[in-house]
Amino acid sequence: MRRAHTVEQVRSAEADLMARLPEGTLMQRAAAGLAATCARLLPRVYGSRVLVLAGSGDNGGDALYAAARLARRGARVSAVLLSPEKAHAAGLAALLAAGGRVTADQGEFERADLVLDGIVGIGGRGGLRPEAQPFAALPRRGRVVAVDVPSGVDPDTGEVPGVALRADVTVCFGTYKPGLLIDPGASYAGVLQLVGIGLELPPAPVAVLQHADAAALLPLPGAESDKYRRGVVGVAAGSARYPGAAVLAVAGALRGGAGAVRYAGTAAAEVVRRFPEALVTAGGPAEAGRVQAWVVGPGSGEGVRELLPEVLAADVPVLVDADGLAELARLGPDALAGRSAPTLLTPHTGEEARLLAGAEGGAPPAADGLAAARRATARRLAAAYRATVLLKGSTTVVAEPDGTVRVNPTGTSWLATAGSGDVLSGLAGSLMAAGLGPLDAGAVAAHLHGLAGRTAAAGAPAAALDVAEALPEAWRTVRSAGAGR
Ligand SMILES: NC(=O)C1=CN([C@@H]2O[C@H](COP(=O)(O)OP(=O)(O)OC[C@H]3O[C@@H](n4cnc5c(N)ncnc54)[C@H](O)[C@@H]3O)[C@@H](O)[C@H]2O)[C@@H](O)CC1
Ligand SMILES: [K+]
Repeated sequence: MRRAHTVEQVRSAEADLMARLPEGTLMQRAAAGLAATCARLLPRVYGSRVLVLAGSGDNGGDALYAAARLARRGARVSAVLLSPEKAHAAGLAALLAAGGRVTADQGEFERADLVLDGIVGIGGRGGLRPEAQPFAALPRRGRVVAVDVPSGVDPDTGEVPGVALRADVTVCFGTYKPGLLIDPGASYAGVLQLVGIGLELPPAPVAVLQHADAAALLPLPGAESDKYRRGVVGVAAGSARYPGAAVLAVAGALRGGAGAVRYAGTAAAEVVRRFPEALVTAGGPAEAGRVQAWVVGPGSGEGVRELLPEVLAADVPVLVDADGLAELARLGPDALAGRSAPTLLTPHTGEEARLLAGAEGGAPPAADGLAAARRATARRLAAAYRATVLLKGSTTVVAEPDGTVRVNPTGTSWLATAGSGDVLSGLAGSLMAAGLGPLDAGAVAAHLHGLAGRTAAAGAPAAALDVAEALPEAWRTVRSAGAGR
């Protein structure tokens, strides 16, 4: 699991540790780890050209000390001081003593084999200041290594409120920062490298599943399993107008680990023609038989008005998607007030905006703003509806009402295709029927769905059914990384 902590948590852990260590110890640990990563990125350190962009805080200090270590190994190091009168004095002295020099020549950026972005770290707010902005637009020959955070990215939220410097590698100290995992910030961070500096941290509010974590959560059949013990998922989706949504949700549900899929709705004939293994009824959910979790809403059309309250009245986990979310936005959070089983909402930002308006009143907020602040808005929605929220997008965010967040980076923009969300709903519902809680089900579903999207697309457009059909391969990929399972 990749775990990320907020700036406030990092500062507090740093303060505790610094009180017990000689002054400067943490910065030296950070600089040593940073220099080691830089050395690995260079074909050879001796003679290579390194440029440091040093801001006014300790982030600049880290960069200057690391550069001094590279200079001592023969690198030709120059430093651009973005606020010369406020540069980290001891770091700069170390660099100069090691043979480095100060430059104001921006052309060195283009000639450098490696650039260290020490403009601003966890103390940064807002985008790059004007003096640093030109570097974001200059051509580059070498790699850019961000120190702790790519400068201009909000470390807590991943927002990029102005111009930011795109990194090839980000070396972060002590823990990952949420902004490195959540888009748009994540797309500026490149490859992440963690350097331990000995911080003792509280439980992480934000985490990213790795393959092995997803593998440990996958519901696998045991010797005693039968289809009912593996869980039965119910799908209440599709309509005369949109029968395809039913087919796609069932396609996802069949690959989610539940032992059986029941379908209830007017697309029963289409579903059973495509998937003879599905147990179908053309009636409502009450006629479907017992299930351990429901998926409601994809392609349901106007029928959702009767359907949603009926499904929500069932005392089992319910996933609400698409037309179900539009209806829930109309009803507001009270519609979920009587539920004791978990509810998982799976909006994209447009649906999220309507749900927020349904809870908070007023006009729906602009979807662009919601996409840029994904962690905060997903948490806000989860708290308002007291439900788990899976917010779809370039990084999918799953948020619990208590603020716990999982972020999924496995997706691909090829997944932005009609019907892909229906497959995800079926998959996540199936995982809930198989016994996963809504946070785990949402995170594992997003992880598998993203991998399947990559496999299905492989550089070319993929249809939603292709994504569903690539899910078994995604399971195998994940399981092969989960030692011994
Ligand atoms: N505190 C510690 O114990 C440690 C801190 N470390 C480093 O210290 C960093 C935090 O240092 P600071 O608290 O000094 O903060 P930063 O160095 O991140 O930034 C603070 C300075 O940048 C300026 N600034 C803020 N926003 C800016 C923007 N958008 N553009 C340009 N300048 C901006 C501020 O005026 C302030 O002078 C971490 O990210 C990490 O790199 C590491 O050395 C590990 C130990
Ligand atoms: K930085």
